Amino acid sequence: MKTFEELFAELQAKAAAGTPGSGTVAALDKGVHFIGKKVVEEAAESWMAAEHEGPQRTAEEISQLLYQVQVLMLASGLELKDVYRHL
Ligand SMILES: N=c1c2ncn([C@@H]3O[C@H](COP(=O)(O)OP(=O)(O)OP(=O)(O)O)[C@@H](O)[C@H]3O)c2ncn1[C@@H]1O[C@H](COP(=O)(O)O)[C@@H](O)[C@H]1O
Repeated sequence: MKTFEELFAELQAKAAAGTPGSGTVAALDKGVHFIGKKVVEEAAESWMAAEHEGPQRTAEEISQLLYQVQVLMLASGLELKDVYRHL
């Protein structure tokens, strides 16, 4: 298990290092358009899980949504504090 902040730090490090075999690095190479579609896909799957599949499946889909949102942040040159400022 890891926190939102711990996951972001892990993804930042992998992006900076260009870690071979990292799905995050591969997604960043594909760019904002590809990553944006993944965000929308996971958002829709979270919604469908909440309506039809129960809390456990909803939690799984939301975890994937949070991951994709973090990848979009990296692709946009954003850090956590840039987003937290608006909360
Ligand atoms: N938390 C996640 C995470 N959540 C979702 N995903 C990816 O997001 C995609 C969407 O998940 P789906 O199950 O919907 O995928 P799918 O539709 O079956 O398959 P795709 O065709 O979309 O790949 C998949 O490619 C998952 O691998 C994640 N990929 C990585 N992480 C974590 O990110 C960290 C870095 O991962 P790497 O960069 O791959 O090393 C690690 O700690 C991982 O646990």
